[in-house]
Amino acid sequence: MRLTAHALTCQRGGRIVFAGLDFSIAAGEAVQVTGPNGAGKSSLLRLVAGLVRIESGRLALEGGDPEASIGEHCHYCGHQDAFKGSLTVAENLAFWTAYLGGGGQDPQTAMDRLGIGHLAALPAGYLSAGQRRRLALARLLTVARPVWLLDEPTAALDVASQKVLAGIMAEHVAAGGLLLAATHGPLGLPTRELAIGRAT
Ligand SMILES: Nc1ncnc2c1ncn2[C@@H]1O[C@H](COP(=O)(O)OP(=O)(O)OP(=O)(O)O)[C@@H](O)[C@H]1O
Repeated sequence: MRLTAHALTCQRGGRIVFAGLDFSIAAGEAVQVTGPNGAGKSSLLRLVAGLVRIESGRLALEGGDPEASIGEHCHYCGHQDAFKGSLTVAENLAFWTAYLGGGGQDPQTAMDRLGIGHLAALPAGYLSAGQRRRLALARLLTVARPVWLLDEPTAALDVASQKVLAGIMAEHVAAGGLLLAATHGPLGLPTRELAIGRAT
């Protein structure tokens, strides 16, 4: 599988955020999108996920399911966690796992891996910022998708959880997955850098 962008241009709010962006990510590769605030890192991930329109240029995914969109091959973990505060941690994960098609690990195994297994019965509204982030990341394990788009995935995570996440990302890449992560800091695994844009 390979994700290729050719002369990709992104416009938001009537302004060009980045233009003429070329890159290629192969199966088993981890790419770190870097750039100053406002450079368009989040916009790029949202664009690949199909949540922002491509202004011009081309994005292609070779080797995927021809019946599915590129976005349907992707896990997109952005800044906002769409959880219902009154539902428990387990219920929120069950909802997203079913909604996104499942096919991955058992939810309890995923919660245990991310260190939130003991919080399964707690309403998600009571979670700390780091615990919410870990719940958001649990769907990476419960739903099998080849392309992971992670926006500042280590935000709010303590050092131990950052290491757990690094292990999860490394396993995904070792299994032939693709990873595109926007971050200002190290991810804890070998990555190639894709530096974009200028602050706007
Ligand atoms: N919905 C929107 N409407 C208009 N402009 C937007 C919208 N979303 C983002 N932008 C603008 O697009 C530009 C790129 O934003 P983006 O969030 O992609 O940057 P970033 O590189 O991820 O920044 P940061 O490092 O601060 O997270 C910014 O100038 C931002 O103001």
